[in-house]
Amino acid sequence: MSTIQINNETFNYQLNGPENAPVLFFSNSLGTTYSMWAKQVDYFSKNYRVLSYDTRGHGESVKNKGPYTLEQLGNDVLHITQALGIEKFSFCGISMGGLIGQWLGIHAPEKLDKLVVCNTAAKIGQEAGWNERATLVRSEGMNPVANGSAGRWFTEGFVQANPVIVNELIDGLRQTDAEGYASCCDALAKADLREKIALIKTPTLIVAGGHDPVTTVADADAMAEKIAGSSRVDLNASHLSNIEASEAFNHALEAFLKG
Ligand SMILES: O=C(O)CC1=CCC(=O)O1
Repeated sequence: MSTIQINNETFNYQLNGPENAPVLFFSNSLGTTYSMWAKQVDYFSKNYRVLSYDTRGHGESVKNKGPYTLEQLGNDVLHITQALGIEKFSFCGISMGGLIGQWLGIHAPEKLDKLVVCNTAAKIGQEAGWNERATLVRSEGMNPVANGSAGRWFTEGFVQANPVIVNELIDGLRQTDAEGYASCCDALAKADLREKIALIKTPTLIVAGGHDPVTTVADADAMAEKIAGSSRVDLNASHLSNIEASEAFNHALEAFLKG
């Protein structure tokens, strides 16, 4: 891992793959880190310069007191790429990362080759729910949220069959900085791109999990309706589809990036 300082704030990132290959940027979901992309980094770093990072408030990146905004999280991506001398890149984000991707598609299309938004929505959940969750973790820490997360992230079958993978992610969530996590909940509470995503003209792939209870197939349908020419794939997975259905995820992403 490496770190980069941007306006006196630290961001943790990892670059893998051939230096001159096209850049593929991965953005994590709420309560995870860059490491959630391990299967994608392995697969894509043969042919792409793969960049993954810890979103503000997560992992080893800056955890300043919030609230954060979606605009701030989107600008973090632009600042990181600028600081690393990357002019253009393809962006793949999941859940909160997918909202960041939609923001980039609206506000910085000139930076994007292709856009992949996974297990996400133009508005995720409800403002009151995010405010409640932010208040909960600020007062009680991460345990109450961590206790219910396996069932939001994975199907029951995957949880039973893959205890090591699931426990590692849930342990990581327990160790997430509560203020950083809550500040991202603040950003999610206010983020609503429903009126703007029709502005996205970048070639876009929308990935949904057929069993995702958080960002549903109907959310993906609503994005697909608004983003002209977007491609669409539904995977046999719940919310963290890049982990639960990693092979199908990688094949779908590869076909889209090559096409
Ligand atoms: O609630 C969760 O943990 C799932 C989730 C919602 C937004 C995000 O990034 O993850």
